[in-house]
Amino acid sequence: MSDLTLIVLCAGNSTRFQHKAKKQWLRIENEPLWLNVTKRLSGFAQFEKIIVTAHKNEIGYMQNFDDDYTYVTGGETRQESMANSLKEVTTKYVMVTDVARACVPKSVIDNLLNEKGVDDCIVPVLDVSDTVIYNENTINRDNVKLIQTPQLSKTEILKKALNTTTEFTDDSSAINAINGSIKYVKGSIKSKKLTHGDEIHDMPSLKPASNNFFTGTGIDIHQFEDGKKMYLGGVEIPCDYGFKAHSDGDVLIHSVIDALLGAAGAGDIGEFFPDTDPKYKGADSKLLLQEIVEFIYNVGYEIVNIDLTILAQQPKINPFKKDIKKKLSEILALEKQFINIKATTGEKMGFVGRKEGVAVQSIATLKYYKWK
Ligand SMILES: Nc1ccn([C@@H]2O[C@H](COP(=O)(O)OP(=O)(O)OP(=O)(O)O)[C@@H](O)[C@H]2O)c(=O)n1
Ligand SMILES: C[C@](O)(CO)[C@H](O)COP(=O)(O)O
Repeated sequence: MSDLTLIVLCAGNSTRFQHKAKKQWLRIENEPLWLNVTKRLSGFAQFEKIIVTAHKNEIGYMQNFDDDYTYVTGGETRQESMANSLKEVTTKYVMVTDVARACVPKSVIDNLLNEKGVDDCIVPVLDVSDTVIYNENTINRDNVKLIQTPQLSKTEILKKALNTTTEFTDDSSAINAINGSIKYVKGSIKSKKLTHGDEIHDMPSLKPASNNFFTGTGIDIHQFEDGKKMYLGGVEIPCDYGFKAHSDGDVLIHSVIDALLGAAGAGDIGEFFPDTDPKYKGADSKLLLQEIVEFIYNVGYEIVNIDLTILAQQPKINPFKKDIKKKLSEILALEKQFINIKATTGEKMGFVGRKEGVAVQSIATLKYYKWK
């Protein structure tokens, strides 16, 4: 039984990182960075509970990776994410780290744990060896400290300190503001925070993403409905019937979405856009695909190719293939040469052959985003 909980904050947007993938989702061989960081830290101390704070769009996906952690939905800011996570903490002490500090060494954790008990917050810091200018004046650099994470706090004090509308950039500043006691210990240059894209190269111990490929299939079927507009692959097909559906019924896009989600191991379209949700009534499927493509890139993948087969006795598909490919190429951010569209009839057999509806089968291949 331990009196310590670990919180790994992973709910950020990586706005300043400016890579195709969010930093928490870069693959270290086959492991997302957030999992790699969490596993490493969990081996450095005895934790009663490990909380992983996830972005609201990613929590469901994160939960697929490891059952041992408690996943909490983060907020709009680091502090909101902290507040949400602290609600799950029942131990006397809590250690909080940014996933962005990807290579924290064990020595830093030991330095924190060696001081546990007296002060309200224990903080790893670095001294500054460069000259420091503040408002154009050179100041005494001995008075300047660079604050890092993980930080070790008394849970109740941290909860109290963060019960405010004032935004703090770290836990120690919040505790300092309520006159809590702070103990500074030796941090490490290895604990550098990954903020801007090029800083990833300052972390040579992180292994590159594996060269694996991932495939997923998708199938969708929709029945015809008279008097509706028909959309296939985001293109309006001139027809006096469309598809019966909760959304705009773009059976092709739905099939591609499932193939992409399948390749990423991220479930299916219904988990992202439930057909019971009024929000998606009549939804433009192009926007749904856009959202999925953004998700696929955010969580560390690149699209290699897609191939799809439209099973339709009617309407004739060939005249629209070119437009559909162009539209898909735009939405997927994928060159046309990597998109293939095939069409076949049902030879007048089955529901396709009887002209009751259309089916589309897709296959998508993904690879990890190469950040190194
Ligand atoms: N709403 C937020 C914002 C940030 N964080 C986490 O707080 C840490 C420090 O944030 P930062 O390094 O700035 O990451 P991002 O917020 O993702 O980056 P940016 O500010 O560039 O968008 C990160 O581990 C980040 O995941 C969080 O959990 N919830
Ligand atoms: C918490 C922190 O890492 C301590 O140095 C830092 O303040 C986080 O800043 P960010 O702007 O949220 O990345």
